[in-house]
Amino acid sequence: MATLGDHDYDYASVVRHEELDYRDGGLIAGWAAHLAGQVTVEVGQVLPPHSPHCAGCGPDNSAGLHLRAVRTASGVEAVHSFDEAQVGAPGIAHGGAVALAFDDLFGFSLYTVGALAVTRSLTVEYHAPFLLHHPYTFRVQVTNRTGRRLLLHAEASDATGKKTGSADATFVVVDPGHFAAGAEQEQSQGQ
Ligand SMILES: CCCCCCCC(=O)SCCNC(=O)CCNC(=O)[C@H](O)C(C)(C)COP(=O)(O)OP(=O)(O)OC[C@H]1O[C@@H](n2cnc3c(N)ncnc32)[C@H](O)[C@@H]1OP(=O)(O)O
Repeated sequence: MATLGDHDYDYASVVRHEELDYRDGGLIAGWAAHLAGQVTVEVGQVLPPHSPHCAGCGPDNSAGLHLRAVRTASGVEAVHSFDEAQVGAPGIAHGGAVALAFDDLFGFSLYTVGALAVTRSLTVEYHAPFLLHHPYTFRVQVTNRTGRRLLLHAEASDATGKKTGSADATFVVVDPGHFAAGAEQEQSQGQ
């Protein structure tokens, strides 16, 4: 058991990819079912990665961030330390890597919506440098839904609670067919 922000959580409770039902239609069908609430995700539970090789959260991507997002009552949270693989200026995380973290965690907050959606726009404010090897807490929530359009907001803070970044995004709800071309390409390449 560990503490993340205001929440205790247990990594053993993570929903594993193999527990999702991908038999009928593969990964995206599994994701859609999961986001639609057919698999219960409790507050405090670590959420499954978007895909095994996702650049933000995939455990099998050696160049990825390996984010671990936890479901909270209002959205999701993650604590993350950037390392040399994401360096920009010496000792400081690259802004693009910080944007990746925000975007990926926005994707996790879809659990509170129960629908598949993708990023249409993303704005990041860098309030202070994200130092390598320092833990930052990211908190993300969906603030509004109008039709297919979702507005999302996130904040990141350092261990003292000082705000180091914030982000706003518009996501647009899509059906599973949105991912078909990418999935077909991956299959044809034998991945
Ligand atoms: C499974 C989840 C994984 C999450 C991983 C982390 C997040 C990601 O990395 S996602 C990958 C990056 N994003 C993408 O690849 C998306 C690429 N873009 C697209 O495919 C399309 O532009 C897409 C699907 C977003 C929208 O296209 P389309 O379906 O034609 O929508 P469109 O009709 O233009 O607009 C839909 C709605 O959004 C609104 N909208 C579109 N753009 C904006 C915008 N910039 N701001 C506000 N609203 C907007 C429209 O007004 C419309 O609203 P309404 O339904 O109320 O009329």
